[in-house]
Amino acid sequence: MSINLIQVTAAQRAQILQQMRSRLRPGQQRMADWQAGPLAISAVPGSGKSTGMAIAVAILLATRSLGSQDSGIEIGQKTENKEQEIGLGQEEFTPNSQLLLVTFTRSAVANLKSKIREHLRSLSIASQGFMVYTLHGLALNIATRHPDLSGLDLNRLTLVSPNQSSRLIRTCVEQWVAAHPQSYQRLLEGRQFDGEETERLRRQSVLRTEVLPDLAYTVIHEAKSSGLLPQQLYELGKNVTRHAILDEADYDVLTIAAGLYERYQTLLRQRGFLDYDDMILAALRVLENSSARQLWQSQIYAVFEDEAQDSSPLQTRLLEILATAPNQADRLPNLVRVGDPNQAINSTFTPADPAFFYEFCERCALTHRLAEMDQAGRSTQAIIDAANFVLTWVNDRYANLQPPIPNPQSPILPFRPQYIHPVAPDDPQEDANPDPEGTGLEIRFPPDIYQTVNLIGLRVAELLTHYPDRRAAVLVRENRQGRFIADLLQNPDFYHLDINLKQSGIELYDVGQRDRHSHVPAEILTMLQFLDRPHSPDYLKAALQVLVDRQLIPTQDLNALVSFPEQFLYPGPLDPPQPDPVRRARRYCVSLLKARLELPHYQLIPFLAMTLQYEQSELATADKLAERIIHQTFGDSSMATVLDALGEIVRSERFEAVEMEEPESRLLRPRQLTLITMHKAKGLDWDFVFIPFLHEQVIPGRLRVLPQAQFLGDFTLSEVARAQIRASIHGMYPLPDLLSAWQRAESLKIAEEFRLLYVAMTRAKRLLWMSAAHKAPFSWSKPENLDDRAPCPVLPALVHQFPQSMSHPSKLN
Ligand SMILES: Nc1ncnc2c1ncn2[C@@H]1O[C@H](COP(=O)(O)OP(=O)(O)OP(=O)(O)O)[C@@H](O)[C@H]1O
Repeated sequence: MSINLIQVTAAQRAQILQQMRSRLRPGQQRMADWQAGPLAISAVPGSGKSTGMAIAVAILLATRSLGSQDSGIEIGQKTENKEQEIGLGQEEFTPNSQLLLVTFTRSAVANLKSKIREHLRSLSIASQGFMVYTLHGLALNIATRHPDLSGLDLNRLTLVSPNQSSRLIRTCVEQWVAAHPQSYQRLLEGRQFDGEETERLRRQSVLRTEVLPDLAYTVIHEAKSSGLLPQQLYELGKNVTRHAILDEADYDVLTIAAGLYERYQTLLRQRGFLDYDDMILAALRVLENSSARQLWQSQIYAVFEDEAQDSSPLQTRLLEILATAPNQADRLPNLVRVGDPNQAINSTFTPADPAFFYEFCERCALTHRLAEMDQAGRSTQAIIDAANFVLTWVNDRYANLQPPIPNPQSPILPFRPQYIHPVAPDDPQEDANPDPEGTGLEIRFPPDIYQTVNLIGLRVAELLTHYPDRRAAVLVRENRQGRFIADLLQNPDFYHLDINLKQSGIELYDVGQRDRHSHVPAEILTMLQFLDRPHSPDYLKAALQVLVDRQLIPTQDLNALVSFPEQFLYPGPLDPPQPDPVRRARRYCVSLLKARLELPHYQLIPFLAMTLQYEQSELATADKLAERIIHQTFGDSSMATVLDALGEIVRSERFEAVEMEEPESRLLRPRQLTLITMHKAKGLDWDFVFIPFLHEQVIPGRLRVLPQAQFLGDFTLSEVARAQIRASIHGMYPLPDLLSAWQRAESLKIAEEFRLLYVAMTRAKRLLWMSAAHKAPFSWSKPENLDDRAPCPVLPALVHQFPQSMSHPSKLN
């Protein structure tokens, strides 16, 4: 593809480059001035990480391709460190070597690429000399270019990403149970077991369908992405301290976990599967070979990583190797890592522990190779003050709650003490640190969650009517809250709201609703598996779970129902009468089974879609799925073939919902109220941000042990194993005993919930509205069951610090 470059003279180019550099904020300039060696950039929200990286990379590429004299930029003019002493000088880079940029998501890759290209075009420089990848994309590229070394041949292997309920994990659990009867028996007996048969069956169901799949899933991911093999996990198990009091309930969690992991690896090999962690491992295998390693290292002269707080140890190792010059293993890598440890919000469900980036920052700080990007132009001062206050308050309050951590390098605070500052008055960002709307921070304590939605509706209507070009969003902790808000706002008369957004010309966009469509194939598969084998406790339970999740039957202990499927589905006259929730569940199941006998196969999917009460676009997705299945099973539409075809679709995730993923702009439309989870909102911003339902029970909340699993003890095996593995990575030997590990897991969860709140708060530009209702539900699957709920403890502290946040602004006109 030929690109028309604007013709500019050398002098003009030098001037543009100088202008570009002068537009950068101090931390961003450090990135642009980088020459060699490691550099950590710890940035605050909205400080311009991606923007800065794109400009810095363009400057760097221009300087490299033109030579520093022609570019008019004196390389490294303001750096405090002495790159030449420890790293490579420019002259040592091979002419074809590239700058490798790595970021977290595919959309971030596309954004970064297009921004860099745009800057290079303005300099009349060809778009070359750099490549942008996601970490997995990069690993795949390396591994598939050397199939002989990586053992990865995509013609033979299928890439899978199994979750807790996938067949692979289930099979691995079943095999482990069969091979380890004694360990399994010990788990089964747990605490207080009198050998009663019904209780034994119930515990079996919980262990086989919940506890062990959860343990397998967590540990496999955690261990693999930390570079641990099953054998090493067995060894770690020997280093765990035993708890002084627990006695019989002190299970050898890591040993059980290692057994599961070992089975899983064997199953993968036997079936020709590989998972995402294997891709990174395969790339590392390639780089163990010295000629392959040198080939890659000579092609890459530096690595820039964005969102570095989200990387796992293995991913970091991959980047470090690539960033090292060939045959120069003793030199420090040319690695620039940009991230915000305070926005690490994946560490409790992925192996990304912010401690690793935090430690990288601290190491770099020792040699003056840490730069802070602490100026941000996004928010008004009142919002910056509130976010900074939360950071300090949480660090003060929770510092002492952390269990002792012997390794001084491990972070002991939920937040890195780094404050957001407004940008300088001459900052080039348009409308930087805008004026607040009203006081900029509004905190409310409505009587209940219905009143909360009413208040949000009124304020949104007022604001978006007055400022039709501005943007607003409600950030929720979970999708069910979004569904609740959408339901009320879409039916204002029914719920007696004082506002009708539609009539005010404001559109509602519930992001969670769109995401739910990707569950359609998996839900249909679950229901069909049940129809195929209704007496399988696993299939029955999975189907019941779908019905509970979709709120079609009451929440109840499903393990009790599935222990005796026949008795549950077709109770005899001598069986004890079923309580109402059980009866309702049974009626649903029996009517589904009846339909199975009466309907031809090809009508089952649309029928199930109706039964699950899918809404319009979910129905369209189900129809598309049914068509695909008919097409794929043409000539043999037996139930077994249908299940195979559907299983393949679900496993490979090769089925998009009818509505394609939309660009970011869809979430940011003016005159629209976007309902989105706090997690999904990361990286985005809106003028007016509403964060309701901030209750202590959720933020910070507690790690929960589900009632059905409490027979094992007051902890979950998966969290204990995760904490012990992490402790090993941080060199904390002997590894913490079961209860200390559980406590560490709890600390991780508390810290992460507060960081999530911080991410949510820092999405707001002009108004941040937060609330906790006096009455709220325990579970959002039953929002109508209201109880007294305490607010998130930081809310009263915020009110105390910023009393004006409680005042009601005068009406807009
Ligand atoms: N040097 C700069 N000059 C002008 N505008 C800038 C500059 N740096 C950043 N910005 C602007 O600041 C805003 C935030 O930038 P960006 O999205 O890159 O921040 P971020 O650090 O990635 O945010 P977050 O941490 O919240 O994900 C953008 O609107 C961007 O255009």
